[in-house]
Amino acid sequence: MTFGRRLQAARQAYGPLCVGIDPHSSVLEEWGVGDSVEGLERFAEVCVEAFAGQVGLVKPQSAFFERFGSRGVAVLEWLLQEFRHTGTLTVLDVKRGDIGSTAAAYAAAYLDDDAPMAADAVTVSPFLGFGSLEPFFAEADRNDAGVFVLALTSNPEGPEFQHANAGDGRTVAGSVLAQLAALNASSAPLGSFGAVVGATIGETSEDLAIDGPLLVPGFGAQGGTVDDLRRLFGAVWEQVVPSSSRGILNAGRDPAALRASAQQVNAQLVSS
Ligand SMILES: O=C(O)c1cc(=O)[nH]c(=O)n1[C@@H]1O[C@H](COP(=O)(O)O)[C@@H](O)[C@H]1O
Repeated sequence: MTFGRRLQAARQAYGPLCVGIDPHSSVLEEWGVGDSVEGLERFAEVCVEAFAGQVGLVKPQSAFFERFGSRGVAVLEWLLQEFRHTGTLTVLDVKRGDIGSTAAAYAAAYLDDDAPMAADAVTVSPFLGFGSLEPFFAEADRNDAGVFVLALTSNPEGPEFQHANAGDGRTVAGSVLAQLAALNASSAPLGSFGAVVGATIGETSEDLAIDGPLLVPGFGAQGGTVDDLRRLFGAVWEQVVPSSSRGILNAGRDPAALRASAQQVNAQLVSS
């Protein structure tokens, strides 16, 4: 089954929330597991216990694992494998992008079903041109995986590039969104190629109806609220996957408390 359909099913079963798995040093310290590889291992075990088969998606951020070197990457691999076939989809947040031949190697590393670090979807950056992402889309197609392309990011520096004129009457973000919509055109009810749009962008005149999922970080710790989500994404609500990392992980190391925190946010999102 395609990633778009699997995402739609997971969203319906568990709610729209994606839990960001970001082992910041401050989170590891607050959890009392220590900012070390051993602490990272314990953190990962708790996250699997708390969220596998309990939320629709999780989004591990690679940098927080990579900072421990190969042993940290091994923990990330373990975590991704543990979530497989639990009903919870994984979005590996690595924001990759490179010339085509290298992009193909990145795509194989994260989206080939047999790769040690295989995830259900990956985040990519379109800075080398939207066309340079083609190997990611092709690999995703071969493996029923998904790709999320940065479009309107949650950080304040984003508009400098993303609002710039792309030369065809559209902004850079608008061009990314339009090209995603074209890729998803024959994939009803939901395509597998999504956009990243921050909850903190304030307002936008861009067309967010890309027939694919919208991954929405900036919700929670960065200030984005449920009201912001409804205002920005009301028309495309069924495609929205709000993502919160610290906002959920701040519940601490008790798996039941973490799960309850995610369920509470899901309930707010569904009833809003
Ligand atoms: O692609 C992302 O996930 C992402 C895009 C974006 O525009 N803004 C953004 O914050 N993120 C990621 O989303 C997470 C946000 O974490 P919290 O602010 O703790 O919820 C981090 O892993 C960021 O790297």
